[in-house]
Amino acid sequence: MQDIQNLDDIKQMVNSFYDKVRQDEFIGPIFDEQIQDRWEMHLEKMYGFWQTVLLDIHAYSGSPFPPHARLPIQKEHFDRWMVIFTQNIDEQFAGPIADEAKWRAGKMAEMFNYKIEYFRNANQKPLT
Ligand code: HEM
Repeated sequence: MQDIQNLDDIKQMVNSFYDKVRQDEFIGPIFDEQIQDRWEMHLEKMYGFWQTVLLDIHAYSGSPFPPHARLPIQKEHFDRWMVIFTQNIDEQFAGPIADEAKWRAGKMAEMFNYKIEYFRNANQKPLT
């Protein structure tokens, strides 16, 4: 099995991942609800994001966290996201870059979840 090597591989990884995500009854509806008819734009953005992370080509310059801050998601959703992401890579790619993709995704899922929990708890505190 080959490693992730170029933009075509990134597109293959991203497209197949979001195909599976959209079919998943637990997290699929959360994406569709938010993205609606902007899927093409989302996929383009994600090609750029993963190119930047994995191939060192600066094709993304956004802030990954803010769009997630108000989504109705918690640890169980990130866990499902990670299972689909990991399986999807392992089905098609193997090597250091494929490993890096799984590692980075895991770290970001952890950080997103931590921030979401932190803000949720902070907002629940009484003001006094
Ligand atoms: C269950 C977990 C997750 C859900 C439901 C989710 C959902 C979404 C949605 C709906 C958007 C598009 C926002 C919009 O354009 O309206 C988005 C953007 C994005 N997501 Fe996630 N996401 C999840 C986990 C992750 C993880 C673990 C990563 C780490 C790789 C990630 C990386 C990104 C990035 C980079 C963007 C683009 C941000 C930008 O607009 O610049 N997401 N996500």
